[in-house]
Amino acid sequence: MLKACLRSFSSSVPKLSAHGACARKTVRTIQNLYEQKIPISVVTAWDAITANIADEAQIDTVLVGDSLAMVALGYEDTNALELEDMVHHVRAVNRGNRSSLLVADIPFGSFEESEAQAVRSAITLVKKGKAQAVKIEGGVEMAPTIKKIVQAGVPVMGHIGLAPQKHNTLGGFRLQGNTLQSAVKIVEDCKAIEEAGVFAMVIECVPNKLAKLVTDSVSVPTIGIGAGNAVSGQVLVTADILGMEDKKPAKFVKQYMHFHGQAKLALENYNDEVKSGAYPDPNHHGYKMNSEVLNKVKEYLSQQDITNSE
Ligand SMILES: Nc1nc(=O)c2c([nH]1)NC[C@@H]1CN(c3ccc(C(=O)N[C@@H](CCC(=O)O)C(=O)O)cc3)CN21
Ligand SMILES: CC(C)C(=O)C(=O)O
Ligand SMILES: [Mg+2]
Repeated sequence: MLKACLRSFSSSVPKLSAHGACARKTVRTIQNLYEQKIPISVVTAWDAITANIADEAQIDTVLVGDSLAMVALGYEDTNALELEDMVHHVRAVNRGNRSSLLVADIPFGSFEESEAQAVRSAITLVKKGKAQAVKIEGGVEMAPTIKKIVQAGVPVMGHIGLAPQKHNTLGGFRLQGNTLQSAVKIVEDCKAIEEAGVFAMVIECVPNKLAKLVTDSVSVPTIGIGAGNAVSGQVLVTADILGMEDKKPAKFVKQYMHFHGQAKLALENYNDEVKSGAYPDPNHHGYKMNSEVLNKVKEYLSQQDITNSE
């Protein structure tokens, strides 16, 4: 951990706290990276084991994304996820990661009714989940809500372009901003949420040049996913980076490994060895018993009536 802290000290990010551990990154760290024009790395994680890998890899921000509904929980979209589900997962991520800024998606249905509902949900994610910030999908229409959450003391990351929670309205998970009208709307959305006080914004599935236009016209970091590299940072779902799903990924996904295929081979191998008795082999038998104790146990049992005959 210490070594990891020092290794990236040149980027002036991780600091050592009084007890020697890496201090957790904050929204200020993200602001500093942006000012220094250092690209910001964000991954989505939903559990302690994945969050810990992100920690050791020195990822700047871990987003507990509602994509967990589609990938980890097997739903068709992100809309079934409840606020309590999100709290549960943020807590797990928190336990597995000590260094990244932790941001939680506000689930569909827990913020749209009123500003009060949205503030309450954001505060729940901070209070019960220990999230440091929340992410909320929406543009102009969400700006007053975002303002309220920020005023309540919860930093907000915006989310513009493809808003997966609105896939029923959009007609699928599709590229956004490729017409005059929708491109202008996206720029207006970005300006509105910037004005409302977001500390950063995700820009999803828009043409590279539109993402650049937005990035050049706002003064907070833009975190792209399917938005090219003229943005301030990138976000991907860790399961996509690792190739955990056995399906064709979205165009913007780079699979840095093919976990699914390798994991399948490993389990097939295990299955075969259990069936054949090859596992456990002598190297994995483990626990030996003291022969004197064993003999005493046998002797004891032979003297007892161990049938259930009361
Ligand atoms: N595993 C996973 N990764 C994600 O990035 C992700 C999720 N799940 N779930 C929530 C949202 C949904 N997202 C998605 C889902 C599908 C496409 C997709 O299939 N896009 C098409 C583009 C189609 C077009 O050209 O309009 C593609 O082929 O890339 C994109 C983003 C991004 N998020
Ligand atoms: C893909 C990212 C931006 C997200 O919102 C999620 O993982 O839910
Ligand atoms: Mg999401």
